Amino acid sequence: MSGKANLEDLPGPWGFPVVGSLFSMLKYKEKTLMQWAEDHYGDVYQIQMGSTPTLAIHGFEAFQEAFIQKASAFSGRKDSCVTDAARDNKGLFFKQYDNLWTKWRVFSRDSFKDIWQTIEDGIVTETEHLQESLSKLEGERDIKELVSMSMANVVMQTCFSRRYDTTDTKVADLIKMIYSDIRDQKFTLLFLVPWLSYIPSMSRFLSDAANNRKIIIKKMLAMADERRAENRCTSDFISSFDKAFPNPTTNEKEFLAILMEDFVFAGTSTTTAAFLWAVLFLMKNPETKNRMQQELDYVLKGCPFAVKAAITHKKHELHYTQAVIEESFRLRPIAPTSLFHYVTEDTSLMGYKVPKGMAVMPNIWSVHYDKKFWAPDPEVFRAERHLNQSGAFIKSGHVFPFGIGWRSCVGQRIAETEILADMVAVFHKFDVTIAASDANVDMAGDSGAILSPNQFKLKFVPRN
Ligand code: HEM
Repeated sequence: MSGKANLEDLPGPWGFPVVGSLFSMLKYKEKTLMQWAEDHYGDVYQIQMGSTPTLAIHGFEAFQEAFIQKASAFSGRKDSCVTDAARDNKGLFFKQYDNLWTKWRVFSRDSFKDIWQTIEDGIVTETEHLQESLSKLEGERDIKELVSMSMANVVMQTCFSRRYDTTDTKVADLIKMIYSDIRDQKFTLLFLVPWLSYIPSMSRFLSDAANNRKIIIKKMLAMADERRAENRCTSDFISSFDKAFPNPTTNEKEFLAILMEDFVFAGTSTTTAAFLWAVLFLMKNPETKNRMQQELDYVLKGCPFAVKAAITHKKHELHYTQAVIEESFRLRPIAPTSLFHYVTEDTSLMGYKVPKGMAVMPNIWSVHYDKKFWAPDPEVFRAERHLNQSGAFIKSGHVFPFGIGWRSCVGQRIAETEILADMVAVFHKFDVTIAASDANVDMAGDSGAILSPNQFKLKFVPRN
Protein backbone atom coordinates (compact mmCIF):
# COMPACT_ATOMS: atom_id res chain seq x y z
CA MET A 1 0.00 0.00 0.00
CA SER A 2 1.28 3.46 -0.86
CA GLY A 3 0.88 6.25 1.65
CA LYS A 4 2.21 7.74 4.80
CA ALA A 5 2.94 5.62 7.81
CA ASN A 6 1.94 7.63 10.84
CA LEU A 7 -0.90 9.64 12.29
CA GLU A 8 1.32 12.72 12.21
CA ASP A 9 1.63 12.32 8.44
CA LEU A 10 -2.07 12.70 7.77
CA PRO A 11 -2.72 16.26 6.64
CA GLY A 12 -4.93 18.52 8.76
CA PRO A 13 -5.35 21.91 10.34
CA TRP A 14 -3.43 23.09 13.36
CA GLY A 15 -5.60 22.94 16.48
CA PHE A 16 -5.39 24.71 19.84
CA PRO A 17 -3.79 22.70 22.64
CA VAL A 18 -6.38 20.75 24.68
CA VAL A 19 -9.48 21.68 22.66
CA GLY A 20 -8.05 21.19 19.17
CA SER A 21 -10.40 22.49 16.45
CA LEU A 22 -13.49 22.16 18.66
CA PHE A 23 -14.39 25.87 18.45
CA SER A 24 -14.39 25.86 14.63
CA MET A 25 -16.82 22.96 14.84
CA LEU A 26 -19.55 24.49 16.96
CA LYS A 27 -21.85 25.55 14.09
CA TYR A 28 -22.13 24.48 10.46
CA LYS A 29 -19.07 22.27 10.88
CA GLU A 30 -19.93 20.52 7.61
CA LYS A 31 -19.25 23.74 5.69
CA THR A 32 -16.01 24.51 7.50
CA LEU A 33 -14.74 20.96 7.01
CA MET A 34 -15.63 21.00 3.31
CA GLN A 35 -13.90 24.35 2.82
CA TRP A 36 -10.75 23.00 4.50
CA ALA A 37 -10.88 19.92 2.25
CA GLU A 38 -11.24 22.02 -0.90
CA ASP A 39 -8.76 24.74 -0.01
CA HIS A 40 -6.01 22.85 1.81
CA TYR A 41 -6.10 19.23 2.82
CA GLY A 42 -7.99 17.10 0.30
CA ASP A 43 -10.77 14.55 0.93
CA VAL A 44 -9.14 12.78 3.88
CA TYR A 45 -7.47 14.64 6.72
CA GLN A 46 -7.30 14.71 10.48
CA ILE A 47 -8.59 17.24 12.94
CA GLN A 48 -8.20 17.27 16.67
CA MET A 49 -11.67 17.26 18.23
CA GLY A 50 -10.97 18.02 21.88
CA SER A 51 -8.59 15.26 22.87
CA THR A 52 -9.91 12.97 20.14
CA PRO A 53 -7.91 12.59 16.89
CA THR A 54 -10.55 12.50 14.20
CA LEU A 55 -10.46 11.55 10.55
CA ALA A 56 -12.65 13.81 8.40
CA ILE A 57 -13.90 12.06 5.26
CA HIS A 58 -15.16 13.89 2.16
CA GLY A 59 -16.33 12.98 -1.31
CA PHE A 60 -18.07 10.00 -2.85
CA GLU A 61 -14.93 7.93 -3.49
CA ALA A 62 -13.62 8.16 0.05
CA PHE A 63 -17.10 7.29 1.40
CA GLN A 64 -17.25 4.21 -0.83
CA GLU A 65 -13.80 3.05 0.18
CA ALA A 66 -14.34 3.58 3.90
CA PHE A 67 -17.95 2.51 4.49
CA ILE A 68 -18.48 -0.07 1.74
CA GLN A 69 -15.14 -1.59 0.75
CA LYS A 70 -13.57 -1.35 4.23
CA ALA A 71 -16.77 -1.47 6.25
CA SER A 72 -15.41 -3.71 8.99
CA ALA A 73 -12.58 -1.25 9.75
CA PHE A 74 -14.79 1.87 9.64
CA SER A 75 -18.01 0.68 11.31
CA GLY A 76 -17.03 1.18 14.94
CA ARG A 77 -18.47 3.64 17.44
CA LYS A 78 -16.20 5.20 19.99
CA ASP A 79 -16.74 4.29 23.63
CA SER A 80 -16.92 7.18 26.06
CA CYS A 81 -17.84 7.91 29.65
CA VAL A 82 -20.93 9.79 28.55
CA THR A 83 -22.39 7.21 26.15
CA ASP A 84 -21.65 4.55 28.76
CA ALA A 85 -23.64 6.55 31.30
CA ALA A 86 -26.53 7.17 28.91
CA ARG A 87 -26.66 3.80 27.14
CA ASP A 88 -24.42 1.31 28.99
CA ASN A 89 -23.15 0.10 25.56
CA LYS A 90 -26.67 -1.12 24.72
CA GLY A 91 -29.06 -0.21 21.90
CA LEU A 92 -27.64 0.56 18.44
CA PHE A 93 -26.96 4.24 18.18
CA PHE A 94 -23.91 4.43 20.45
CA LYS A 95 -23.19 0.70 20.58
CA GLN A 96 -19.61 -0.32 19.95
CA TYR A 97 -19.06 -2.52 16.95
CA ASP A 98 -19.02 -6.15 18.13
CA ASN A 99 -21.02 -9.38 17.87
CA LEU A 100 -23.75 -7.99 20.10
CA TRP A 101 -24.19 -4.98 17.81
CA THR A 102 -24.51 -7.35 14.83
CA LYS A 103 -27.05 -9.51 16.65
CA TRP A 104 -29.31 -6.58 17.64
CA ARG A 105 -28.90 -4.79 14.33
CA VAL A 106 -30.02 -7.91 12.46
CA PHE A 107 -32.87 -8.42 14.94
CA SER A 108 -34.08 -4.81 14.47
CA ARG A 109 -33.81 -4.95 10.69
CA ASP A 110 -35.67 -8.27 10.47
CA SER A 111 -38.33 -7.20 12.97
CA PHE A 112 -39.07 -4.04 10.98
CA LYS A 113 -39.51 -6.25 7.91
CA ASP A 114 -41.80 -8.71 9.74
CA ILE A 115 -44.00 -6.01 11.27
CA TRP A 116 -44.00 -3.71 8.22
CA GLN A 117 -47.80 -3.88 7.90
CA THR A 118 -48.17 -2.50 11.45
CA ILE A 119 -45.65 0.25 10.72
CA GLU A 120 -47.38 1.21 7.49
CA ASP A 121 -50.81 1.23 9.16
CA GLY A 122 -49.34 3.35 11.96
CA ILE A 123 -47.99 5.85 9.45
CA VAL A 124 -51.35 6.11 7.69
CA THR A 125 -53.22 6.55 11.00
CA GLU A 126 -50.82 9.30 12.03
CA THR A 127 -51.27 11.18 8.76
CA GLU A 128 -55.05 11.10 9.32
CA HIS A 129 -54.59 12.61 12.80
CA LEU A 130 -52.20 15.19 11.39
CA GLN A 131 -54.68 16.18 8.67
CA GLU A 132 -57.41 16.52 11.26
CA SER A 133 -55.26 18.72 13.48
CA LEU A 134 -54.16 20.89 10.55
CA SER A 135 -57.74 21.41 9.41
CA LYS A 136 -58.61 22.77 12.87
CA LEU A 137 -55.74 25.29 12.92
CA GLU A 138 -56.76 28.90 12.78
CA GLY A 139 -54.62 31.49 11.03
CA GLU A 140 -50.88 31.05 10.58
CA ARG A 141 -49.20 28.52 12.84
CA ASP A 142 -45.89 26.81 13.52
CA ILE A 143 -46.63 23.09 13.06
CA LYS A 144 -43.39 21.66 14.45
CA GLU A 145 -44.96 20.30 17.67
CA LEU A 146 -47.82 18.65 15.78
CA VAL A 147 -45.47 17.00 13.29
CA SER A 148 -43.10 15.92 16.03
CA MET A 149 -45.89 14.24 18.04
CA SER A 150 -47.04 12.50 14.88
CA MET A 151 -43.53 11.19 14.16
CA ALA A 152 -43.09 10.08 17.79
CA ASN A 153 -46.37 8.21 17.54
CA VAL A 154 -45.16 6.28 14.50
CA VAL A 155 -42.33 4.98 16.71
CA MET A 156 -44.85 4.20 19.47
CA GLN A 157 -47.04 2.33 16.97
CA THR A 158 -43.97 0.42 15.76
CA CYS A 159 -42.95 -0.60 19.27
CA PHE A 160 -46.29 -0.97 21.10
CA SER A 161 -48.88 -0.98 18.26
CA ARG A 162 -50.75 1.90 19.85
CA ARG A 163 -50.73 5.66 19.69
CA TYR A 164 -50.56 8.06 22.59
CA ASP A 165 -52.63 11.18 22.88
CA THR A 166 -50.88 14.55 23.04
CA THR A 167 -52.43 14.97 26.46
CA ASP A 168 -50.67 11.84 27.75
CA THR A 169 -48.06 13.54 29.90
CA LYS A 170 -46.47 10.20 30.80
CA VAL A 171 -45.28 9.67 27.23
CA ALA A 172 -44.50 13.34 26.62
CA ASP A 173 -42.29 13.35 29.74
CA LEU A 174 -40.55 10.16 28.63
CA ILE A 175 -39.74 11.68 25.23
CA LYS A 176 -38.44 14.84 26.91
CA MET A 177 -36.23 12.74 29.16
CA ILE A 178 -34.86 10.76 26.21
CA TYR A 179 -33.72 14.00 24.57
CA SER A 180 -32.58 15.86 27.67
CA ASP A 181 -29.02 14.49 28.09
CA ILE A 182 -28.04 14.50 24.45
CA ARG A 183 -29.28 18.02 23.83
CA ASP A 184 -27.03 19.29 26.63
CA GLN A 185 -23.67 20.58 25.35
CA LYS A 186 -21.99 18.75 28.25
CA PHE A 187 -22.76 15.53 26.38
CA THR A 188 -20.67 16.50 23.33
CA LEU A 189 -17.93 18.01 25.46
CA LEU A 190 -17.58 14.86 27.55
CA PHE A 191 -17.68 12.72 24.43
CA LEU A 192 -14.75 14.57 22.91
CA VAL A 193 -12.83 15.62 26.02
CA PRO A 194 -13.35 12.76 28.50
CA TRP A 195 -11.04 14.15 31.19
CA LEU A 196 -13.61 16.92 31.78
CA SER A 197 -15.41 14.31 33.87
CA TYR A 198 -13.06 15.29 36.73
CA ILE A 199 -14.88 18.61 36.98
CA PRO A 200 -17.66 18.27 39.59
CA SER A 201 -20.50 19.69 37.41
CA MET A 202 -19.49 17.27 34.65
CA SER A 203 -19.33 14.25 36.92
CA ARG A 204 -22.77 15.21 38.28
CA PHE A 205 -24.02 15.31 34.69
CA LEU A 206 -22.67 11.78 34.18
CA SER A 207 -24.36 10.39 37.25
CA ASP A 208 -27.64 12.13 36.31
CA ALA A 209 -27.38 10.57 32.82
CA ALA A 210 -26.88 7.12 34.37
CA ASN A 211 -29.91 7.67 36.64
CA ASN A 212 -32.00 8.83 33.67
CA ARG A 213 -31.01 5.68 31.83
CA LYS A 214 -32.32 3.53 34.66
CA ILE A 215 -35.60 5.48 34.81
CA ILE A 216 -36.06 5.28 31.02
CA ILE A 217 -35.47 1.51 31.08
CA LYS A 218 -38.09 1.11 33.83
CA LYS A 219 -40.64 3.22 31.97
CA MET A 220 -40.06 1.50 28.63
CA LEU A 221 -40.38 -1.95 30.21
CA ALA A 222 -43.53 -0.87 32.07
CA MET A 223 -45.05 0.26 28.75
CA ALA A 224 -44.06 -3.09 27.22
CA ASP A 225 -45.78 -4.91 30.09
CA GLU A 226 -48.90 -2.75 29.77
CA ARG A 227 -49.07 -3.60 26.09
CA ARG A 228 -48.67 -7.35 26.86
CA ALA A 229 -51.36 -7.16 29.53
CA GLU A 230 -53.82 -5.77 26.97
CA ASN A 231 -53.42 -9.14 25.30
CA ARG A 232 -54.34 -7.81 21.87
CA CYS A 233 -53.50 -9.78 18.78
CA THR A 234 -50.58 -7.68 17.67
CA SER A 235 -47.56 -7.60 15.50
CA ASP A 236 -45.09 -5.03 16.74
CA PHE A 237 -41.54 -4.72 18.04
CA ILE A 238 -42.56 -6.15 21.43
CA SER A 239 -44.13 -9.22 19.83
CA SER A 240 -40.98 -9.72 17.70
CA PHE A 241 -38.89 -9.55 20.86
CA ASP A 242 -41.14 -11.99 22.73
CA LYS A 243 -40.87 -14.47 19.87
CA ALA A 244 -37.10 -14.19 19.61
CA PHE A 245 -36.47 -14.14 23.40
CA PRO A 246 -39.16 -16.28 25.11
CA ASN A 247 -37.22 -16.25 28.41
CA PRO A 248 -35.26 -13.00 28.30
CA THR A 249 -32.46 -12.25 30.73
CA THR A 250 -32.39 -8.90 32.56
CA ASN A 251 -29.66 -7.83 30.18
CA GLU A 252 -31.80 -8.63 27.13
CA LYS A 253 -34.77 -6.77 28.59
CA GLU A 254 -32.58 -3.74 29.16
CA PHE A 255 -31.31 -4.03 25.61
CA LEU A 256 -34.90 -3.98 24.32
CA ALA A 257 -35.68 -0.86 26.38
CA ILE A 258 -32.60 1.00 25.16
CA LEU A 259 -33.23 -0.03 21.55
CA MET A 260 -36.71 1.49 21.79
CA GLU A 261 -35.20 4.58 23.40
CA ASP A 262 -32.88 4.81 20.37
CA PHE A 263 -35.83 4.57 17.99
CA VAL A 264 -37.63 7.43 19.75
CA PHE A 265 -34.46 9.48 19.91
CA ALA A 266 -33.32 8.78 16.33
CA GLY A 267 -36.76 8.69 14.79
CA THR A 268 -38.59 11.80 16.00
CA SER A 269 -36.72 15.08 15.61
CA THR A 270 -34.89 13.73 12.52
CA THR A 271 -38.04 12.97 10.54
CA THR A 272 -39.70 16.16 11.80
CA ALA A 273 -36.79 18.31 10.61
CA ALA A 274 -36.49 16.49 7.27
CA PHE A 275 -40.22 16.90 6.57
CA LEU A 276 -40.23 20.58 7.55
CA TRP A 277 -37.25 21.23 5.27
CA ALA A 278 -39.16 19.75 2.33
CA VAL A 279 -42.19 21.91 3.16
CA LEU A 280 -40.03 25.00 3.42
CA PHE A 281 -38.35 24.36 0.07
CA LEU A 282 -41.81 24.09 -1.51
CA MET A 283 -42.82 27.38 0.09
CA LYS A 284 -39.74 28.98 -1.46
CA ASN A 285 -40.42 27.36 -4.86
CA PRO A 286 -44.14 27.78 -5.61
CA GLU A 287 -43.84 26.45 -9.16
CA THR A 288 -42.36 23.22 -7.85
CA LYS A 289 -45.17 23.01 -5.31
CA ASN A 290 -47.82 23.49 -8.03
CA ARG A 291 -46.22 20.85 -10.25
CA MET A 292 -46.05 18.40 -7.34
CA GLN A 293 -49.71 19.00 -6.47
CA GLN A 294 -50.67 18.42 -10.11
CA GLU A 295 -48.86 15.09 -9.98
CA LEU A 296 -50.59 14.12 -6.72
CA ASP A 297 -54.00 15.02 -8.18
CA TYR A 298 -53.36 13.06 -11.35
CA VAL A 299 -51.80 9.92 -9.83
CA LEU A 300 -54.09 9.69 -6.80
CA LYS A 301 -57.33 10.58 -8.60
CA GLY A 302 -60.13 8.27 -7.53
CA CYS A 303 -58.09 6.64 -4.73
CA PRO A 304 -60.34 6.59 -1.64
CA PHE A 305 -57.28 6.38 0.62
CA ALA A 306 -54.79 8.69 -1.05
CA VAL A 307 -51.99 8.42 1.51
CA LYS A 308 -52.17 4.65 1.70
CA ALA A 309 -52.14 4.42 -2.11
CA ALA A 310 -49.21 6.85 -2.30
CA ILE A 311 -46.96 4.81 -0.01
CA THR A 312 -47.94 1.44 -1.50
CA HIS A 313 -48.94 0.71 -5.12
CA LYS A 314 -48.82 4.31 -6.42
CA LYS A 315 -45.43 5.21 -4.99
CA HIS A 316 -43.55 4.45 -8.20
CA GLU A 317 -45.79 6.75 -10.19
CA LEU A 318 -45.03 9.73 -7.95
CA HIS A 319 -41.82 10.62 -9.75
CA TYR A 320 -41.87 14.34 -9.20
CA THR A 321 -42.87 14.10 -5.54
CA GLN A 322 -39.99 11.69 -4.89
CA ALA A 323 -37.62 14.03 -6.73
CA VAL A 324 -38.74 16.92 -4.50
CA ILE A 325 -38.02 14.89 -1.36
CA GLU A 326 -34.65 13.73 -2.72
CA GLU A 327 -33.63 17.30 -3.54
CA SER A 328 -34.62 18.44 -0.06
CA PHE A 329 -32.59 15.55 1.45
CA ARG A 330 -29.65 16.62 -0.71
CA LEU A 331 -29.66 20.28 0.22
CA ARG A 332 -30.43 19.82 3.90
CA PRO A 333 -29.28 16.44 5.23
CA ILE A 334 -30.39 16.70 8.85
CA ALA A 335 -27.21 14.97 10.07
CA PRO A 336 -24.70 16.59 7.69
CA THR A 337 -21.70 15.00 9.38
CA SER A 338 -23.61 11.83 10.27
CA LEU A 339 -22.59 10.19 13.56
CA PHE A 340 -19.03 9.64 14.66
CA HIS A 341 -17.62 6.34 13.51
CA TYR A 342 -14.50 4.74 14.94
CA VAL A 343 -11.59 2.89 13.30
CA THR A 344 -11.55 -0.66 14.66
CA GLU A 345 -8.26 -1.89 13.11
CA ASP A 346 -5.19 -0.44 11.40
CA THR A 347 -6.24 0.30 7.85
CA SER A 348 -5.81 2.77 4.99
CA LEU A 349 -7.93 5.30 3.15
CA MET A 350 -7.23 7.05 -0.15
CA GLY A 351 -3.60 6.03 0.16
CA TYR A 352 -3.09 7.15 3.76
CA LYS A 353 -2.44 4.74 6.58
CA VAL A 354 -5.09 5.15 9.25
CA PRO A 355 -4.43 3.77 12.72
CA LYS A 356 -6.94 1.89 14.87
CA GLY A 357 -8.57 4.14 17.45
CA MET A 358 -9.27 7.29 15.43
CA ALA A 359 -12.74 8.78 15.50
CA VAL A 360 -14.26 9.35 12.06
CA MET A 361 -16.44 12.22 10.89
CA PRO A 362 -18.17 11.38 7.60
CA ASN A 363 -19.01 14.68 5.90
CA ILE A 364 -22.17 13.80 3.97
CA TRP A 365 -22.55 17.47 3.03
CA SER A 366 -19.42 17.27 0.85
CA VAL A 367 -21.04 14.63 -1.38
CA HIS A 368 -24.39 16.44 -1.53
CA TYR A 369 -22.68 19.67 -2.62
CA ASP A 370 -19.93 18.18 -4.79
CA LYS A 371 -19.33 20.84 -7.46
CA LYS A 372 -18.30 18.28 -10.04
CA PHE A 373 -21.29 15.99 -9.64
CA TRP A 374 -24.03 18.60 -9.20
CA ALA A 375 -22.68 21.16 -11.69
CA PRO A 376 -23.51 23.81 -12.57
CA ASP A 377 -25.65 24.74 -9.58
CA PRO A 378 -25.14 22.55 -6.45
CA GLU A 379 -26.59 25.29 -4.21
CA VAL A 380 -29.88 25.55 -6.09
CA PHE A 381 -33.10 23.64 -5.26
CA ARG A 382 -34.00 21.89 -8.52
CA ALA A 383 -36.06 18.71 -8.22
CA GLU A 384 -35.70 18.08 -11.97
CA ARG A 385 -32.07 17.04 -11.52
CA HIS A 386 -33.37 13.71 -10.13
CA LEU A 387 -35.54 12.98 -13.19
CA ASN A 388 -34.42 11.43 -16.45
CA GLN A 389 -35.52 12.68 -19.86
CA SER A 390 -38.80 10.77 -19.64
CA GLY A 391 -39.54 12.33 -16.27
CA ALA A 392 -38.82 9.16 -14.27
CA PHE A 393 -37.30 9.53 -10.80
CA ILE A 394 -33.69 8.30 -10.81
CA LYS A 395 -31.61 7.77 -7.66
CA SER A 396 -28.11 9.06 -8.32
CA GLY A 397 -26.55 7.23 -5.36
CA HIS A 398 -24.92 10.56 -4.46
CA VAL A 399 -27.63 11.54 -1.97
CA PHE A 400 -27.39 9.63 1.29
CA PRO A 401 -28.79 11.52 4.29
CA PHE A 402 -29.09 8.16 6.09
CA GLY A 403 -25.39 7.36 5.71
CA ILE A 404 -24.08 4.34 3.80
CA GLY A 405 -22.72 0.94 4.74
CA TRP A 406 -23.23 -1.31 7.74
CA ARG A 407 -23.89 1.49 10.17
CA SER A 408 -26.38 3.38 7.99
CA CYS A 409 -29.77 4.29 9.44
CA VAL A 410 -31.77 1.21 10.44
CA GLY A 411 -34.98 3.27 10.28
CA GLN A 412 -34.46 4.53 6.71
CA ARG A 413 -37.47 2.79 5.19
CA ILE A 414 -39.72 4.02 8.02
CA ALA A 415 -38.43 7.59 7.68
CA GLU A 416 -38.76 7.69 3.89
CA THR A 417 -42.30 6.32 4.07
CA GLU A 418 -43.31 8.79 6.80
CA ILE A 419 -42.02 11.77 4.84
CA LEU A 420 -43.70 10.71 1.61
CA ALA A 421 -46.95 10.03 3.52
CA ASP A 422 -46.88 13.43 5.21
CA MET A 423 -46.09 15.24 1.95
CA VAL A 424 -49.14 13.62 0.38
CA ALA A 425 -51.33 14.15 3.45
CA VAL A 426 -50.51 17.85 3.53
CA PHE A 427 -50.21 18.89 -0.12
CA HIS A 428 -52.96 16.71 -1.55
CA LYS A 429 -55.43 17.92 1.02
CA PHE A 430 -54.42 21.56 1.63
CA ASP A 431 -53.26 24.68 -0.10
CA VAL A 432 -50.36 25.74 2.05
CA THR A 433 -48.87 29.21 2.26
CA ILE A 434 -46.08 30.61 4.40
CA ALA A 435 -46.75 33.61 6.66
CA ALA A 436 -45.62 36.85 4.98
CA SER A 437 -43.43 37.57 8.02
CA ASP A 438 -41.52 34.31 7.40
CA ALA A 439 -41.15 34.63 3.64
CA ASN A 440 -37.47 35.45 4.09
CA VAL A 441 -36.73 32.88 6.77
CA ASP A 442 -32.99 32.13 6.91
CA MET A 443 -32.46 28.92 4.94
CA ALA A 444 -29.16 28.14 6.69
CA GLY A 445 -31.25 26.59 9.45
CA ASP A 446 -30.42 25.89 13.05
CA SER A 447 -27.15 23.99 13.31
CA GLY A 448 -27.62 22.10 16.57
CA ALA A 449 -27.47 18.37 17.23
CA ILE A 450 -29.33 18.12 13.96
CA LEU A 451 -29.74 20.64 11.15
CA SER A 452 -33.33 21.81 11.44
CA PRO A 453 -35.13 24.68 9.74
CA ASN A 454 -35.65 27.91 11.61
CA GLN A 455 -39.15 28.49 12.90
CA PHE A 456 -41.80 29.42 10.32
CA LYS A 457 -45.58 29.66 10.28
CA LEU A 458 -47.95 28.22 7.72
CA LYS A 459 -51.58 28.62 6.76
CA PHE A 460 -53.67 25.63 5.64
CA VAL A 461 -56.76 25.95 3.46
CA PRO A 462 -58.54 22.74 2.39
CA ARG A 463 -58.39 22.18 -1.38
CA ASN A 464 -61.46 21.39 -3.43
C1 HEM B 1 -35.14 11.62 8.01
C2 HEM B 1 -34.97 10.81 9.03
C3 HEM B 1 -33.68 10.19 9.42
C4 HEM B 1 -32.41 10.47 9.01
C5 HEM B 1 -31.95 11.52 8.00
C6 HEM B 1 -31.53 9.55 9.71
C7 HEM B 1 -30.15 9.54 9.56
C8 HEM B 1 -29.31 8.68 10.24
C9 HEM B 1 -27.87 8.70 10.14
C10 HEM B 1 -27.05 9.68 9.28
C11 HEM B 1 -27.40 7.73 10.96
C12 HEM B 1 -25.93 7.39 11.20
C13 HEM B 1 -25.36 6.57 10.09
C14 HEM B 1 -23.93 6.22 10.32
O1 HEM B 1 -23.48 6.14 11.46
O2 HEM B 1 -23.22 6.03 9.33
C15 HEM B 1 -28.53 7.07 11.58
C16 HEM B 1 -28.44 6.02 12.47
C17 HEM B 1 -29.52 5.44 13.09
N1 HEM B 1 -30.86 5.74 12.89
FE1 HEM B 1 -31.58 7.15 11.61
N2 HEM B 1 -32.28 8.73 10.51
C18 HEM B 1 -33.61 9.06 10.36
C19 HEM B 1 -34.70 8.44 10.95
C20 HEM B 1 -34.64 7.32 11.76
C21 HEM B 1 -35.77 6.56 12.25
C22 HEM B 1 -37.24 6.85 11.90
C23 HEM B 1 -35.28 5.58 13.07
C24 HEM B 1 -36.01 4.49 13.85
C25 HEM B 1 -37.27 4.30 13.92
C26 HEM B 1 -33.84 5.70 13.09
C27 HEM B 1 -32.99 4.89 13.80
C28 HEM B 1 -31.60 4.94 13.72
C29 HEM B 1 -30.72 4.09 14.51
C30 HEM B 1 -31.14 3.06 15.56
C31 HEM B 1 -29.41 4.39 14.10
C32 HEM B 1 -28.12 3.74 14.59
C33 HEM B 1 -27.78 2.58 13.66
C34 HEM B 1 -26.50 1.83 14.05
O3 HEM B 1 -25.59 2.44 14.59
O4 HEM B 1 -26.44 0.62 13.78
N3 HEM B 1 -33.49 6.76 12.28
N4 HEM B 1 -29.69 7.67 11.12
